[in-house]
Amino acid sequence: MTPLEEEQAYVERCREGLRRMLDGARHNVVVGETVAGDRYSAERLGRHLKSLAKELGEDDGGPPFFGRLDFGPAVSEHAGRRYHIGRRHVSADGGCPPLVIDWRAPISRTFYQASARDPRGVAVRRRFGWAGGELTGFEDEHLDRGPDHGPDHGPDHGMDRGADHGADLDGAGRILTAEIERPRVGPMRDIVATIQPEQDDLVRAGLEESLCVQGGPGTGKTAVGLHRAAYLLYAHRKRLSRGGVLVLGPNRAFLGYISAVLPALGEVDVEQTTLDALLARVPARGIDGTDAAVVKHDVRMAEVLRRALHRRVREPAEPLAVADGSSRWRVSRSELRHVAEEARREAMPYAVGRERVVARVASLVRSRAEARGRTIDTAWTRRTTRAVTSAVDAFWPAVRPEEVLFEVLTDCSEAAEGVLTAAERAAITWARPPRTHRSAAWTAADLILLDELAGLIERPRGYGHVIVDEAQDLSPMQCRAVARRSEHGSLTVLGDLAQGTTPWAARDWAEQMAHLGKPDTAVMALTTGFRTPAVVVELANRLLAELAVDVPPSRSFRRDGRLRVLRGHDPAVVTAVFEALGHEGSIGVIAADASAGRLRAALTGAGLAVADGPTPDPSVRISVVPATLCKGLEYDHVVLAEPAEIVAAEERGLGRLYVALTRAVSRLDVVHRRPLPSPLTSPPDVMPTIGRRSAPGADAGTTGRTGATGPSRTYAEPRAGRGSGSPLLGHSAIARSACAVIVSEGFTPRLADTAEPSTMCRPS
Ligand SMILES: Nc1ncnc2c1ncn2[C@@H]1O[C@H](COP(=O)(O)OP(=O)(O)OP(=O)(O)O)[C@@H](O)[C@H]1O
Repeated sequence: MTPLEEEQAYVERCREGLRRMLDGARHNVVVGETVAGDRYSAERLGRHLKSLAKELGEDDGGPPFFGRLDFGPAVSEHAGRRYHIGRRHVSADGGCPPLVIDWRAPISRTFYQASARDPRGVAVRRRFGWAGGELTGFEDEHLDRGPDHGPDHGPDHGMDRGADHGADLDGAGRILTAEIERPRVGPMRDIVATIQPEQDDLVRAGLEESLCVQGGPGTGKTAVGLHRAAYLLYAHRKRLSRGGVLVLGPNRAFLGYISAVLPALGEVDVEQTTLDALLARVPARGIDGTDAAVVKHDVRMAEVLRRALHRRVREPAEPLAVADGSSRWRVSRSELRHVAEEARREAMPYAVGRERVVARVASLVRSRAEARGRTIDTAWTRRTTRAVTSAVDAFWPAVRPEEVLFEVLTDCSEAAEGVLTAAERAAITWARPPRTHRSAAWTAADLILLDELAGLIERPRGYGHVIVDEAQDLSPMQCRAVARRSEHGSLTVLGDLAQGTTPWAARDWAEQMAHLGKPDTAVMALTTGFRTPAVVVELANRLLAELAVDVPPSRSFRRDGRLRVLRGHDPAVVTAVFEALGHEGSIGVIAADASAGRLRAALTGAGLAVADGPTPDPSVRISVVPATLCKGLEYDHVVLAEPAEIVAAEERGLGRLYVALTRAVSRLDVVHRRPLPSPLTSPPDVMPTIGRRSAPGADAGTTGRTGATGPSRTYAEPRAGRGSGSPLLGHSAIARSACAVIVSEGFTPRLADTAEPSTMCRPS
């Protein structure tokens, strides 16, 4: 047998093992129902066994493993051993060592971390190539031969390796490069086979540890967050069984895009939602103007609401007298005041404080009744507590968040005194107050205020771990809503200050982490991008200086890809989409929100099928994406229409453009008629050399101050039929060399020329 045939035979053994595990799990479901000691354990065991059986039953015949580790003789515990690593554990028959080790098991860490410089006892790391569930090849890295020895490409057998990319990240082989550069066709996939060492460090950080990850576009923040959720549930399942793990994303399109990743890793119990959905205790029917929204998201609102709520607690105006047959049990005003003050001092949530006052006053009444020889039974206790509760209502009333917010938005002059300016108070005050809180049209920002009030009244449900994506966009008040839910748990905070687009987006992680309730969290940086080609990253990086945030520029892993800047209007967009259809993969047409409908009509008018929403859909290749919804998403080919309109549409429009520019996996076409935003046309301070190779058959590239471009082509403007690059870009020789010459296909410089390993920084 050849080595490849041996591996293929091993695949069959694994599939047999999986079938055995499924039979066993189904059998256990039947037996489990009868063996458990009590109903509660029977239910829990039953649920566990059923979900295991379901998970195994849903195994889609995909690759049972993606890698193999062969240990050399040096490490005693694993010396001479061989382990296959896969998405899930596969047991062997008859107590033999497992056929496949789960990627999250401690030993699998070596698969991600070992390198030629630090082999960790590994002689050979093997990566497998698969096509349609068939094992088609493998690639070996001989880590015991030192850093200068690149990977051995094993038998190929039709494995799709894409173009020849030469040496890549740390000498990574073709299987890794092909996986990262594969055309995207639908929702996000897991990255277990190719997690990079710095990503693995974040995925496997301890449960107690909160993390803040600043990562440029496409550096794998979302992927890291989702794999961390799966890892934590594996490593700490028992501890997380009560609180669970919550994943918060920016919008529903994003959730649709990521929704398949955790189930593919066998984790179906993670709650994935948006913060808005989590806080939606009532529907949001109203809309705030920007001025009002900015004040409502400001952290000072927490103090305004706290005051408005606690103003409801008053001095008891009269003593309490509970009628009991012929007797009356009294509690004096000063006793009531003392009990209330004590409860206030304990600084507990409002409703808990109220309950404590009721309980203490009821206990005073009870001791008085007992002293007079009264027999106390359950009915007496119930009756007395009812009387005490209605008396306590007079000075510590029960309250709903909506009632308090209704008051604040009607007139906050007292609660906001010395906290908000007169203009700010006016901004949040209803022009025409509704009649009651029931008829109020609450806005999205009001729901955050209602949640703050609900949290002041009663503690919300807490999670064992919360993962927050696009966290730079959260306002201080939204951060507090997250903090309330992770008070006793930990957080993974993922974001990019440069991608902040909300009016309140963070400009500093230390401050944001303080609002999130974990002020001393270290900030880690990811700087190697796995999505966007280098030539596009270089264009996007030109915006960084204008975004007024201190983030390291990201570098791309990808030497392939193409950038074109085309002059034209809607017909040019349609033509670019037709051209894109000639390539494999998803196509996203990103435009200012106001133009998205018009472009959709232009595309469907040209006979093209367009998906209903922005989430990449494998069955309909083209999506039209309003710029405000493109965050977190990616498309193989992006046609970006009229950047100047995207910038002009909102206060942090440049940040929005930065996000939109970095959604492309293989090709980006920027189509514009209006002048391009100036940062795109001016030369960057420092521009890395981008390579000297040219694709066969292309025109010669041009050489600028910063290095050589790739092959160049010009594209005709559809209607006018004139070939043209962007005249604006033409003003600058450097711009011309980087993008006006437009096409940079087939660059394959060594990554080491431009990329640095990810770094770590801490908040100052
Ligand atoms: N180690 C890896 N191996 C293979 N693909 C990877 C790896 N890391 C990231 N990717 C891929 O790169 C793309 C970008 O990843 P992801 O969306 O997680 O980045 P991000 O930092 O959240 O991006 P953004 O901030 O721009 O939304 C995804 O297609 C992801 O699968």
